[in-house]
Amino acid sequence: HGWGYGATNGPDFWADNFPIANGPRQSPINIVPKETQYDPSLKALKLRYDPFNAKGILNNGHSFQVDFVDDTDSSTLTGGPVSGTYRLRQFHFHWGGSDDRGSEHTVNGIKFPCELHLVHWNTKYPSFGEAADKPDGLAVVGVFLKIGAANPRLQKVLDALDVIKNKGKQTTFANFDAKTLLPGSLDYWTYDGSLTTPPLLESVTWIVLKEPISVSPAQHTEQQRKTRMKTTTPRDGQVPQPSLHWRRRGSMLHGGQL
Ligand SMILES: NS(=O)(=O)c1nccs1
Ligand SMILES: [Zn+2]
Repeated sequence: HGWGYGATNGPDFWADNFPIANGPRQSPINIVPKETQYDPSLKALKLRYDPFNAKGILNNGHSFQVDFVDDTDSSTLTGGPVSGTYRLRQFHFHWGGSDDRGSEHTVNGIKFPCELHLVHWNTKYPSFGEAADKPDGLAVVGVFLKIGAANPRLQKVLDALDVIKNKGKQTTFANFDAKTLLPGSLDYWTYDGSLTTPPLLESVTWIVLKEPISVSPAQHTEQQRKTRMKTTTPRDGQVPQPSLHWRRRGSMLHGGQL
């Protein structure tokens, strides 16, 4: 039986088949804003997404993901902590079983009910598959979801879940603008980490946005009812991660508090 989130195949067992789980740059981590360093050399994050690239939505058994056509540079991530151009490949969510947990990264030990990951690959490599195991191969934008007002842009994704209830199911998901899932501010923390699910490759430049987006309790319940998603929070005994940097768009604050 493959990896999962159960009592016998969960994150504590992943190292058996994926020894990199005990590697030096494993994700997720706990973000402690007071310990992050401001890095004035960091640029503003630039995300340009073309709704036309949205292809389908798939239940892969661990999450549901929206896949994008990535054969051109029409949906890209540039700027921020990366050099070069990264193409949007897919986005997916990590939900918890209740409102008090679900996100993978935590802030001051706080878990959010959900975390959105937008996965991009470095076009210096010929494909996602080639980029996935390179130290600068991937860039994932993490967005926390907090319980609050209903999020109409999220609703389109939740409505699609009806037809992909079981693992392996997929359906077309066209003309979706991923930009509508982003918060107003693109201020971010960044660090070098890994995929948070097997194969846990240490190829991800993490870009975690500071501002969460909202999801209503009803929307969270609706998602729960339609899918049973599990998540990973920072694994105990994880090696301390490098310090984080953050950038305030526009005004160059030096040493300013958050
Ligand atoms: N959760 S994640 O974005 O780090 C990821 N894991 C596997 C493919 S993408
Ligand atoms: Zn993820």
